[in-house]
Amino acid sequence: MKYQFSFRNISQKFTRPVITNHGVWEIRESVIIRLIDIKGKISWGEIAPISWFGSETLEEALDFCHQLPREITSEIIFEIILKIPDKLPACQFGFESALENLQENHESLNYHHLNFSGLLPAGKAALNQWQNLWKQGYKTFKWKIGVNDITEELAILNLLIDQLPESAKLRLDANGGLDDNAAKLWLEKCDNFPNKIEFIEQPLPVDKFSEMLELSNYYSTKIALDESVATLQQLENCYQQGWRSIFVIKPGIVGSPSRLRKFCQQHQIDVVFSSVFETAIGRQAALKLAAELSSNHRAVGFGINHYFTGSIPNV
Ligand SMILES: O=C(O)CCC(=O)c1ccccc1C(=O)O
Ligand SMILES: [Mg+2]
Repeated sequence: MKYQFSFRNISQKFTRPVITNHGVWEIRESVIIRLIDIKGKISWGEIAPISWFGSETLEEALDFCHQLPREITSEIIFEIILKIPDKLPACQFGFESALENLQENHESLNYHHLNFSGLLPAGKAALNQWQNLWKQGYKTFKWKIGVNDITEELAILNLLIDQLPESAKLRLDANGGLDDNAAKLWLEKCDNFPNKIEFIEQPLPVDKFSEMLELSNYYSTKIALDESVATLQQLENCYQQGWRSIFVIKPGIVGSPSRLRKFCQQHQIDVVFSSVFETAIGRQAALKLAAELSSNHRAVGFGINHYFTGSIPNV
């Protein structure tokens, strides 16, 4: 008896383009995979790479899917899936979570205890968007910085801090787009609002690890690594090199879920789980890991402002 494997490339338009330091992102493409086991049980998985973030490209993911047989014997399916190379981390996540879904008897996973962080648009649009999210129950917001001129952004931050309710928390995400001076200006500014700013995410580029370590020791505002820990290998490296502040983990591109579990169980890290703008398929698998492995109070970064237009296409 054999497992059936199929896959499809899908593409969805963001309701509002996502603007980061890397540019404007309008369409999310991913690969939906389907496994059918010997009893006819169907399971889905999603491969949602972000190559500018350090994962494989969509083409590499599709190439990997193309070279797999459409029928896989039960003897070798685990071998294939557990041996996907580390250079294909989004594939590792998609296939391993699809296989896990097949092995589970019921999907009664409860992640309703998680707090969610809402994603604000970059620039001054944030000023008239947070209210919507607040009404929906979000208490933590994330705002992209390093997109416009720093003077302008610092002025918007002042307004945002004035406007936000007392109990609201704000995260700033620079996507590695600051230089040393700008990072210091932002951190100095944030140190004035210790009860408002939860952390600054990835202030400097990935190759500036020791500089970020230094900044995290000097300023009281916390720094969260994101691009620097995009994959498990990078996560393990940064931990070995002494990072003990916050780690952002994006299950969708970090790699093998079982290896991620092992890492999080071995090391008590301060972690924030975050989306890669996946569809409901990848989101469910990622939130399952977040619910299992979040050892702290931090809101998960699965905001809603990136909802896609239309419904998920048939696969
Ligand atoms: O969904 C969310 O709320 C946050 C997700 C997010 O910001 C993100 C999503 C895709 C790629 C990069 C990033 C990022 O954190 O930089
Ligand atoms: Mg980030």
